Amino acid sequence: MLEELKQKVLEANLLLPKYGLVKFTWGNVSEIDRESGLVVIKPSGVEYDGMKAEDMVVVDLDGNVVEGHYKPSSDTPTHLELYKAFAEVGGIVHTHSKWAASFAQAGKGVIPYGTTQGDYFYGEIPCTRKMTPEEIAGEYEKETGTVIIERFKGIDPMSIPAVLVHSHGPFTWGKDAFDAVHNSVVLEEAAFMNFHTVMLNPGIAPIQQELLDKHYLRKHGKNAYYGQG
Ligand SMILES: O=C(CO)[C@@H](O)[C@H](O)COP(=O)(O)O
Repeated sequence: MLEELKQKVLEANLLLPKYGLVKFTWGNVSEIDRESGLVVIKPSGVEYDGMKAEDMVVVDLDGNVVEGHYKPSSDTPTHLELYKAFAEVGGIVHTHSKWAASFAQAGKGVIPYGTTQGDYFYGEIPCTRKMTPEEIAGEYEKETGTVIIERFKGIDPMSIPAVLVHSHGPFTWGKDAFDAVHNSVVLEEAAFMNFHTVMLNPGIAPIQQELLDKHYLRKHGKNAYYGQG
């Protein structure tokens, strides 16, 4: 079981450079096996070129390395906080993809102006608050998870499977690693299109609720609840 999951997580990680979401060793993808509570994640600082399934690192939800000859991604504590808080999430991605990271650096959420975003995200993709100096000085990566979870109070994480961490970059998630990568690609496209939409029409209003409902319902077979963050 773990060998298959390592292969799957390797393939999902290799999609990040394929879709232009990362440079060098930036970014990371993980997936959880909910039965065992074990998480398979990309090794830290390892080039995507030449990365192998046996290079993936297996950790438990306390962050203990169970298998692996490399250190787990430096963002592992963030992934683990999200797996513990969001029970339906099966896979998580972190990148520094340029358009989504620009919104994160600007402290801006990605407002839905069109159906491309509406198909995948039921509303604005939120940006977290800035982290406090104490959070930064403390268990930084764990606290990054904390501010994401705080931002999603009242929001169903599976209806908006993405977040922009202020001054840092995007995290996305989904039912598994491939679904999370798919959402990372759509987030980057949405950020690019939203920037240019506002440039073309500065006063534009967000997508009509009826159109958002129609597109989200058509793709997901159910409407999502988008509460107040
Ligand atoms: O957020 C960051 C760095 O700011 C990470 O995405 C790193 O770029 C990748 O770290 P590893 O997964 O290689 O430890």
